[in-house]
Amino acid sequence: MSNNSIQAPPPDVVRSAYAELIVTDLAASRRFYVDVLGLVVTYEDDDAIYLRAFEEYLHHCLVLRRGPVAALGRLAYRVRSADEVDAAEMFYRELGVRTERVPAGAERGIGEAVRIEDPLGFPIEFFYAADHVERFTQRYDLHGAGAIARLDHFNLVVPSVPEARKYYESLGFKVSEDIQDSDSTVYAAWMYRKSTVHDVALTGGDGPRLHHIAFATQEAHQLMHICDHLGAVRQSDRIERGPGRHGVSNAFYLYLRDPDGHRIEIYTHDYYTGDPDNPTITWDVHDNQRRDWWGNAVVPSWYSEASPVLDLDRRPRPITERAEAREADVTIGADGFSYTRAGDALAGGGPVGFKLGEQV
Ligand SMILES: O=S(=O)(O)c1ccc(O)c(O)c1
Ligand SMILES: [Fe+2]
Repeated sequence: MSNNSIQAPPPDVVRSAYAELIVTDLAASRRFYVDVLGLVVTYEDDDAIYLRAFEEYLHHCLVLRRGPVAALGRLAYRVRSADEVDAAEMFYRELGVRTERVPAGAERGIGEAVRIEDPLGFPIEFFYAADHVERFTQRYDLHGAGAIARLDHFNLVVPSVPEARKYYESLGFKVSEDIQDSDSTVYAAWMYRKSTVHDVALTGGDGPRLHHIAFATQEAHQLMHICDHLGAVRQSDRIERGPGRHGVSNAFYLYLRDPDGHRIEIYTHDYYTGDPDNPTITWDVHDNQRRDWWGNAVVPSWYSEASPVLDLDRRPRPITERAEAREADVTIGADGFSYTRAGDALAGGGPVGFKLGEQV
């Protein structure tokens, strides 16, 4: 018997476009995102601040909204046309997840949109129309030494990376890199729609939680300036991990924690992934150069801490524990635990194994 139920096509996602973070102290957040990171204020009032980076011309890439509990309010993907907003509504109604159509202006600066609680438990919006504002790409008179160019990606903590990968592949995302072990347990994956390493990254852990929001800069020295600026205002403790060079993505990176503990990554450009046969890179979870190319340890908080996410009624989502092995355990806590090279004195001259971090 033919199956007459034709699966509606997925929306044509262009890129990760904006995030809404709920913050408990708007003034403290403004001091971090505007005074230190230098993001441009498109609009602000007593309840929210709308921010954009220097290469962006849409109304905002980040909304900071005052609220009682620090959490992720929403992640938004831009789709290729107004028709794709309709496609999103059809696709998710057919999928049977909670779907809401909102009018233009439901979010300041954003046109008509569809909001969902996606199959992974995240609050997601698909939009096309948005207000255009001045693009400051070459307003070097306004750029600080730590100028941020644009929003680059979202990193999501999910209990099962393969399940989340399958869902994002159903939206047409492709995998650029992932981290596995010899039993094929998948610890993380990076997936893209725009021609860079990722728009969304999936980190295996208790979820749904937001691991981080990442912004791109043009140059590594801009990350260094942000570190120096934090030192100058005696807030160097906002630096959680890095600066360093990623193995995965090859980007130069810096992780910061904002006044509410939300994790923000600042990340230089990675590499082009736009050809249809772009090969996937798979890293061994025991390769200590996978997350930091020079093998610097990954601090335990980077593996364990993340922001809760809200549902469409602004209630915190319940967390599901990861059932599979956890990367922090498998690499015996922080990194620095690596393969020895065959014949290494550390390996007693024997075959490739991996040394324990406490061994010199
Ligand atoms: O730490 S990893 O090299 O795996 C990494 C690569 C790219 C990212 O955006 C990230 O957050 C983390
Ligand atoms: Fe990242």
